[in-house]
Parts: sequence; C-alpha cells; structure tokens
Amino acid sequence: MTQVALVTGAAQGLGLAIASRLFAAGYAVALTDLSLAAAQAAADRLDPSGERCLALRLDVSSKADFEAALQAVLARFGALHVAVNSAAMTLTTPVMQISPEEFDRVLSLNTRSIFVGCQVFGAHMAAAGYGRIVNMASLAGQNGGTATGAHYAASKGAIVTLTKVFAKELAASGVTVNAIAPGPIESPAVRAAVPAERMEGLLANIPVKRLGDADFLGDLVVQLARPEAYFTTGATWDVNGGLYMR
Ligand SMILES: NC(=O)c1ccc[n+]([C@@H]2O[C@H](COP(=O)([O-])OP(=O)(O)OC[C@H]3O[C@@H](n4cnc5c(N)ncnc54)[C@H](O)[C@@H]3O)[C@@H](O)[C@H]2O)c1
Ligand SMILES: CC(C)C1=CC=C(C(=O)O)[C@@H](O)[C@H]1O
Repeated sequence: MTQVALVTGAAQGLGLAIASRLFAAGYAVALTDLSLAAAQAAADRLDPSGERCLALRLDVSSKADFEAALQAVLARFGALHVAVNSAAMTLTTPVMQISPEEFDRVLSLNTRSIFVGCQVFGAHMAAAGYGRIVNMASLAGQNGGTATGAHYAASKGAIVTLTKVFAKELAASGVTVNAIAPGPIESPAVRAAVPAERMEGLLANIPVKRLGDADFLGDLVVQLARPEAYFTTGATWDVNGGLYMR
C-alpha cells in the first residue's frame, strides 16, 4: 500500500522541500497551506499528473480545517501515515516592543497549531495503530533566538515540550512524535530576513560557515517517517551547523 503523508505550510520553503522529498520517496502527499491556490501550484509542479499529490487549504489556526483535511486525505488516499506540522509565522520584533496581542498571535499560530495538529492526526493514527508525526521547532526555541523575536523563540520552545508530551501519550499506540530544530536554512524566509550585506556576518557566526540545506531536512523527515524509526520518539533533532551544541 502507498504510504500517505500530509504537510502543513507546504506551498513554499521548508514545508515544500519536505513534501518534495516525501514525494520523491514514493509517498502520496497532501500539500496544505493557508492559500489553496499556492498549495495547488506547488502540488502541480511536484506532480503534474495529480496522481500522488493533493492540494488542500488548511489554516492551522482552525481545528475544523485540520479535521476537514484529515477527512479529505482519507477520502482520496484511504489512510494517513505521516503528518508534518511545518506552518508557522516568523516575526523579528525586538522583545521590549512586542505587544501582548502580537505575542498571543504568534503563540496561537505557531504553538497552538502544533497542539491541535498532534491531537487531530494523533487520534486518527492511534486508532489505526500506526503513525509518524514530525513537528517543526527551531534553534530559536533552544537558545532563545537571536535574529528572531522572543515570541517566536518561546513558541518554538513550547513545541519541543509538546512533542515530548504527545510522544508519551501515543507511544503505546504505534505513533511516534518527533521535532526538528533547524538553525538558519537556505530558504526564502532567511533570504528575506537577512539582507545580502548581513549574510556574511551570519555565516561567520555559524561554526560550519554555511546555511543548512532544506532538502536534507526533507530527507530527515523521510527517515523519521520509516516504520523502522519506531525507537526514536519525543526527540528533537538538531540541524544547526553547530550553532547549539549540548
Ligand atoms: N527557514 C529557516 O531557516 C527555519 C529555521 C528554523 C525553523 N524554521 C521553521 O520551519 C518552518 C517553515 O519555515 P519556512 O522558513 O519555510 O517559512 P515560510 O514562511 O517560507 O513558509 C511558511 C509557510 O506556512 C504557511 N502559513 C503561514 N500561516 C499559515 C496558516 N495560518 N495556516 C497554514 N499555513 C500557513 C505560509 O503560507 C508558508 O507557505 C516554520 O515552522 C519555521 O519556524 C525555519
Ligand atoms: C533571521 C534568520 C537568520 C533566521 C534565523 C533563525 C530562524 C529560526 O527559525 O531559527 C529562521 O526562521 C530565520 O528566519
């Protein structure tokens, strides 16, 4: 049976790279994003035949959208084995200038969405007796962030904790839950956040002196999604060029 994966925030950036590597590994993939048109364009590029890709609108701030997306995937592909919670917003407001409203907005989008995604997909996978969930955290959640805002860093730190909680809850049901904590990855978001004149300074600060590779993150997801990966759960996988060594 074809393995089936769903990725949130899959229209661009790391979510798209992850969806692409899952597709290359043979998965049927639901590419979901806030904009159906953007998700559809990405799905069309990946799989012009439309046989193994499905584009869906999934606003991760809506539990109803998660539930509807799950049902759409089951209707189309008959199963859901892998869910990747990648969508997030990255804000860089200095900590003393963040309003309570902006703080709530970032926590709600970045963290509550992971909580809801793990609940909705986790419940289905637990009932099916098998599943793999991967949550996108960040180096910022481990070291407090530098270029990114305090709300972003806090939202990503909470994802590491939520990943452990859901991993414990779902372990006996055959469902693993892991997180990936990237440092700066070659991506549109980093290029937008770091002007060319500041890139040299960023690279000088990274021990390996390079940005990370989004396709590698996709390949890491493919590995964590394998049935043989049953013994890693509740873990946070660091991919940060040595920026955070524990
Ligand atoms: N790029 C990096 O270097 C880096 C580093 C560490 C962690 N991350 C994490 O990786 C993930 C992807 O980052 P990226 O750099 O590709 O970001 P990005 O901004 O390029 O892509 C984010 C995607 O999420 C979508 N999205 C935004 N709000 C949404 C919503 N409410 N519902 C559904 N989709 C929504 C966007 O439309 C977009 O397609 C994020 O969780 C980010 O925090 C990225
Ligand atoms: C601002 C840029 C260098 C950057 C750093 C760290 C990230 C993270 O999530 O840890 C990125 O999202 C990214 O934009």
